[in-house]
Amino acid sequence: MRVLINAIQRTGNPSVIGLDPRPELLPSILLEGAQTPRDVADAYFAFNTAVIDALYDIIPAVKPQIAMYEALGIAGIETFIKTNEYAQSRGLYVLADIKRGDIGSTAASYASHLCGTPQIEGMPRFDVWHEDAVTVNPYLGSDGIAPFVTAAVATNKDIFVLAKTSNPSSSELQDLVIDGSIPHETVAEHVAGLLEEWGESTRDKETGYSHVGAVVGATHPVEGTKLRKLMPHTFFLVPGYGAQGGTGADLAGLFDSNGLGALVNSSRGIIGAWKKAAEIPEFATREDALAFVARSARKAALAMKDDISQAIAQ
Ligand SMILES: O=c1ccn([C@@H]2O[C@H](COP(=O)(O)O)[C@@H](O)[C@H]2O)c(=O)[nH]1
Repeated sequence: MRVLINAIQRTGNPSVIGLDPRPELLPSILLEGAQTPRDVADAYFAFNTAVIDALYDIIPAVKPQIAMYEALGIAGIETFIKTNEYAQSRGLYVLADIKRGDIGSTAASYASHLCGTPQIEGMPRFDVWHEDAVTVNPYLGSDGIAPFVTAAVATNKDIFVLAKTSNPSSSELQDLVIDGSIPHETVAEHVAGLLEEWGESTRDKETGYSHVGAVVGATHPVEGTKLRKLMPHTFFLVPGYGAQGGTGADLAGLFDSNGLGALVNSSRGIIGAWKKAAEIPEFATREDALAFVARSARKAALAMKDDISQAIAQ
């Protein structure tokens, strides 16, 4: 996590902005005349670059959610990759929300998100995705995770594994108490133990954090605080702040005693901030619309930064 931690310390801001474009989050002028998935994907790219340009100096990272891009097929995937590349060129850490998980042999192919195209004699590996970290699903157990850990270590990148997700029905599985566990342990708490184990050999001597992070939702602050104690070497990605109802007050227990250890995500709250403006002007041009999106996103991102600082200072 050293690369991420350096970026957080450089900006003094442990937040990540989700690049989750969807038609309803774009000013309609940007989609005027769109006839094909490629037209929509091009509009997404213009939207994303406007947001990145507005924020790159005050945030450490972006989190593009691949679902929004996959919805457009090949053109969407191209925009996803171009967005990642553009964000990296602006100095941002790109945490791609891809939530992969499969049997070991297939997970090895998914791990190409981090380590590049397959190893073929005489051919270099190509970094086709331009990602610094990915999200991973632990449901298949350690053989589904191991290829990602190997790829992360080899490339000095990171993974964030789902532990306690922000959605309301996460309780259906993640809060189940494991029969016979002493003291009583939920599935999420058991995953916490596995994450410490999976990351152990990858810990950074200086920061103490491993290459294996955890996804812990801001919407479950009590459980999140418990998980923080169970995972002292595991950095948290914290979604659920803002649009899902998580607040600054919910974040306090998710950071470590140095005010580090968590990266708080907001997607709709930042890229859709322009829709919440007291007055939305009629946009004469696409450039006007993008400038308004950018100004609103910056204002919202700065407010989020202040809110998190107050939570850490508590
Ligand atoms: O537990 C989880 C894991 C991932 N997410 C993702 O984060 C963003 C949240 O978007 P908002 O607009 O800020 O609600 C989105 O990409 C989710 O897929 C999550 O919310 N919770």
